[in-house]
Amino acid sequence: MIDPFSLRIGHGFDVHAFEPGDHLWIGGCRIPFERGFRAHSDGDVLLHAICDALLGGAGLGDIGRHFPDTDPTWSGADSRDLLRRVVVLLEQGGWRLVNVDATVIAQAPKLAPWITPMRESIAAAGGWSTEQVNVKATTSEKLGFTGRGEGIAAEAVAMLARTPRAD
Ligand SMILES: Nc1ccn([C@@H]2O[C@H](COP(=O)(O)O)[C@@H](O)[C@H]2O)c(=O)n1
Ligand SMILES: C[C@@]1(CO)OP(=O)(O)OP(=O)(O)OC[C@H]1O
Repeated sequence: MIDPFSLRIGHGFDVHAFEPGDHLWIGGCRIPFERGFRAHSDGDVLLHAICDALLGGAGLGDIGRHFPDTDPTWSGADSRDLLRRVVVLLEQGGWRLVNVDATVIAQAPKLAPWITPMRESIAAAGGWSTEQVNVKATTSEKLGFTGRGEGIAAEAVAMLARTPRAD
């Protein structure tokens, strides 16, 4: 029987606007593109949504609380490193990932060729198997800020499990 107190879900959402540049970091992959992300870190919108889903599930707040965008430590940060740090926080609370499912909302670039590399990169950074990580992409049918090509959004949900304490 599933103990409801040993399972939690978390949700994450993030947006980054474009600025001049020649690549995007999404899901731990460097994707050549005609724009870059405006951000304090590398702007990896998908990893940020996943970090927030993990932190949310564990009741640990959000990414900005742990890695403030006012702190120069995180300037240009590799978001795979932020994810590793989030996983350590989860482990300290006894939480481990069951699975994460995420959606990137982008009119462009075409992300289908990057889905498998993103799953592999996210899984490697989190210390998970690729099967625990699902990534999807959708356009917003040219509607809204993503549809106008002003930026990219990502959403993620994560399920966490806590092993019962021995004592
Ligand atoms: N940036 C994107 C957006 C979508 N895809 C793939 O295209 C499929 C259809 O997208 P719709 O927005 O028309 O539903 C979607 O299911 C993705 O497989 C993509 O590769 N990159
Ligand atoms: C990742 C952090 C790191 O300072 O900054 P940004 O790259 O600006 O990303 P955002 O999702 O806007 O805020 C979260 C911050 O923790």
